[in-house]
Amino acid sequence: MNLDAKIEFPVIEFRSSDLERGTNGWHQLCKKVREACETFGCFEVVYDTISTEVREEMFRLMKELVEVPVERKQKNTSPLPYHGWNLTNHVHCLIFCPSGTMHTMGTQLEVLHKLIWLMLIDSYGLGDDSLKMNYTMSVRMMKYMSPPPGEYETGLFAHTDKPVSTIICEDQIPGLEIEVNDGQWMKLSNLSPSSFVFMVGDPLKAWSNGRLKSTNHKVMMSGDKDRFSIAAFIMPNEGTIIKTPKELIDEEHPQLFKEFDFMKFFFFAFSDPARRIDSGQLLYDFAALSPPVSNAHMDK
Ligand SMILES: O=C(O)CCC(=O)C(=O)O
Ligand SMILES: [Fe+2]
Repeated sequence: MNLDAKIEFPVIEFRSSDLERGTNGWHQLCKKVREACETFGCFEVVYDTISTEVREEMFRLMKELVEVPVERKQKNTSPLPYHGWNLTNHVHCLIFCPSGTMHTMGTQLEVLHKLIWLMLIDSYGLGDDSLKMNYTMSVRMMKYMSPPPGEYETGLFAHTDKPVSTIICEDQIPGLEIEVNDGQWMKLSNLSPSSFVFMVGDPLKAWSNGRLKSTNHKVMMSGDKDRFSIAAFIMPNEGTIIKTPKELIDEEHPQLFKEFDFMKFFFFAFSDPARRIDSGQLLYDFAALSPPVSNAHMDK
């Protein structure tokens, strides 16, 4: 069933004049971002600081890179989950080397992630250190093939994201769908050319004591065009502990998750291929406190 008409997906415009922390505009944005992440677990962010020229160049190069024969890509496969192949050639350098397009875009996507994190901590009135960690931002490029004529085909199976947060950038062809109510899917179409989709991942949900939602999403393909997208994931470094700030735990919001080592959760989620199709249950299997603990001062 499709309820697109009834539920309005949040579109939040980040105007540069509102991005100064502490201003009225900033506080309005913080509120909208928090509401969107609590209700939908994601939102469309209109952010023209990342220029359409950089985006277009990125996708142009990416399409060139995709043409490199599979055998060559496979020679450079990384053993880590969420990591594909690393390729050293001319196109690769245009995209990835320090002066390359991907580097520019990657840096800007990281700034956007951090901006949204800051809005979330400000919206909860938390200190600057409450969502701080060492991380690597990993960028994945994806090509989804168009399905046979008239078909509606899965491009990427339903899942919640395991990194802390994700920013998705698509190249005009829609396909991303989110689960808005049990079993009801909403297609995110008509994203503006300056838009990105920010997505809360399971660790961010755990950090927020379940206030932020990590939404179930998938990619569905129809029509006759291939779809290209880029996803920038925040991956905490080895040894990072995901822990709910005590301010987010009280009688009304008992602690739902014990603190956990991100890498252990990540490998738990990817060690078994059957677990890849996960609609958010794995976080509970791995880290749920049962029953929840309402005393914030109890050491768990
Ligand atoms: O390609 C997309 O739009 C979504 C990608 C995604 O959900 C993922 O890589 O986790
Ligand atoms: Fe995802």
